Amino acid sequence: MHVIGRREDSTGPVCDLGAYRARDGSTGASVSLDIDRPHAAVVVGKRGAGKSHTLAVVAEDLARAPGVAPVVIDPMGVFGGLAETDGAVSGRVHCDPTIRADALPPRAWPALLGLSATEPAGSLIWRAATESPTLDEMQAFVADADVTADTRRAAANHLALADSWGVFDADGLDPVSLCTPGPDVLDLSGLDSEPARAVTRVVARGLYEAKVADEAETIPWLLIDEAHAFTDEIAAPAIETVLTRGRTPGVGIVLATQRPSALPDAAVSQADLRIIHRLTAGPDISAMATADPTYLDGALTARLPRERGCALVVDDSTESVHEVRVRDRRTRDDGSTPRASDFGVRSETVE
Ligand SMILES: Nc1ncnc2c1ncn2[C@@H]1O[C@H](COP(=O)(O)OP(=O)(O)OP(=O)(O)O)[C@@H](O)[C@H]1O
Repeated sequence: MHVIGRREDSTGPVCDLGAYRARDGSTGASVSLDIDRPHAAVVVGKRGAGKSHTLAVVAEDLARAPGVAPVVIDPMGVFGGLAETDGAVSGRVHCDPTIRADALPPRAWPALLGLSATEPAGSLIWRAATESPTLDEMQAFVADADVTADTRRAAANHLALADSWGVFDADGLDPVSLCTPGPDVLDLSGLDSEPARAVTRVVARGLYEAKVADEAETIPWLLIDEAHAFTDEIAAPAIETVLTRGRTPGVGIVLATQRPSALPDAAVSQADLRIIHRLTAGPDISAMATADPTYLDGALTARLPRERGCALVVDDSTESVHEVRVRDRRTRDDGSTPRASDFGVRSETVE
C-alpha cells in the first residue's frame, strides 16, 4: 500500500484514505496518508465535492492512532459522530465551548470588538484587558476608568456585547487538555462568528504553545472545516503560526475550504499536502495553480477530478501527485442530507 506524505523507508501510523482512481474511473490499490509526523494540509473543493467527508476520514484515523490528538473546529456542528466509534464514545464534543478572557492577548481585544486600537474606547479596552484576567474585571476597570463619559459608555457597551456571547469564562477551555488521546470536537455552530474566531485563535495558539513548552504528550492536529471563515485578524495569525511553524514542535493542521482563494497565501504555499476535490471557480483554481509544482504532469485544470469524493493529492514531501477516491466514513456523518439518489450510488459528478 502506498503511503502519501512519507518516504519509502519510514513506518508508523497511517490514515486509510481510500483507493487509487484510474483515468477510466475504476478503483485501484489502497492508498494511505502518513500521520506519523505532523503535516500541514489543505482540503479544497467546491460545495458538495466532499471536503468535510475527507476531513472526517482523516480525523477518524487520527483518533485511532496512538500518540495523536485530533482537535476539530466544527463551525456547522456536523462532526459530533467522530466522538463515537462503533457505538462507543471515544472522544469529546464541546458544544459552544468557552475560553478565558486572558487567553486572548490584550492587543486582540479592540479588533475582536470591531474597534481600532487607536480610538479612545479601543485603547481603554486594551488597557482593561492588560490589567484584568476576567471579563467581569475588565468591565469593572472600564466603569472606574478616568476617561470621558462617552469613552466609558462606548467601551462598556462593547464589553457588554462580548459578555452577551457567553464565550468568556474563568473556567474556559485549557488547550493543553485537548492534547490527550481521542478526538475533541469543538462544536461552534451555536456561536456568532466573532466568538467562534476567538475560540479558534485560543485553541490554535494554545496547541502550538503547549508543544513549544513541552506540555503535551501527543502530537495534536488541528482540523478546521470552513477555514475561509477564520481568515480575519483574530484567528488568522494563530492559524498561520501553526501552518508555518507548527511542524517543528509537533502540531499538524488540516484546513478545509471551498474558497482557497480566500485563505492566506501561506496556507497553500506552506501546505505539504494538498487534497484537491472538484473546483470550478476561476480564482479558486488559480489559488491552487499558483502552487502548481513542476512535478505535476500537465495543467492543474486538466487533472481536477469531476466526481464527488475523488481528489487529486499533491504531496510535496515526495514530490508526487495521486488521483484517489476517498473511502467511506466509519463514524456517523451528521452533515449529509439524505437523498434517494445516494442509496447504492458510490459517486457522482459534481456540477
Ligand atoms: N468519498 C466519499 N464517499 C462517500 N460519500 C461521500 C464522499 N465524499 C462526500 N460524500 C458525500 O457527499 C456529500 C457532500 O459531501 P461533503 O459534505 O463532504 O461536501 P463539502 O465539499 O464539505 O460540501 P460543503 O462545501 O457544502 O460543506 C455528503 O453527503 C457526503 O457524505
